[in-house]
Amino acid sequence: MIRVGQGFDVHQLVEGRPCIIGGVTIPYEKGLLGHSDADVLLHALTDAILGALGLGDIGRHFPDNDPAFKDADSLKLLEQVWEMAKEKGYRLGNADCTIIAQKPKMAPYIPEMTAIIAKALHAEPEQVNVKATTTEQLGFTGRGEGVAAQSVVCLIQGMLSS
Ligand SMILES: Nc1ccn([C@@H]2O[C@H](COP(=O)(O)O)[C@@H](O)[C@H]2O)c(=O)n1
Ligand SMILES: C[C@@]1(CO)OP(=O)(O)OP(=O)(O)OC[C@H]1O
Repeated sequence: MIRVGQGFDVHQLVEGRPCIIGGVTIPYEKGLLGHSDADVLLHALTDAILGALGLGDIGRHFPDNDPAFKDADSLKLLEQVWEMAKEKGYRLGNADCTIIAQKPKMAPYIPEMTAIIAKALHAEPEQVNVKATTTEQLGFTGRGEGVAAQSVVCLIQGMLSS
């Protein structure tokens, strides 16, 4: 069986917070605001996996009013969700992710993000694609007020016949 899921998330960019995206701490004058570490890319990916599994969304599993998730490491949350996928017998087909941000420049950090995500999903880096786009200075991302991310995953259960 093949299942697909998609996820989307947004976090505000503010001063005095670290800028953690895809598990990488990016040097930047602002960071992402959230109850957790606000890793917008990992949240979108986690939601995509939960969507593929038919298990709702990240807030259902890790509520944003639960002190247990204050400053939570989103990579750990992703790993927990991946355990759910594994328990149901799924492996990753592929994941495709887009970061939507005017700044900072993501390109230098994308190989590390890809490696971190592939490791968390027990997959090869070739199965994970991370890309970035600006919105040409339009909208809240274009004004640098926030960062958005979206993700699509394909999960495979059992053997595929050729
Ligand atoms: N925050 C970002 C945004 C974009 N990139 C890279 O720049 C390329 C051009 O972006 P456009 O929005 O003008 O199409 C894009 O393809 C990314 O490779 C980036 O690194 N960080
Ligand atoms: C993981 C959580 C936990 O508080 O992180 P937040 O930083 O609140 O981020 P958001 O994407 O708004 O919702 C997901 C939450 O469940």
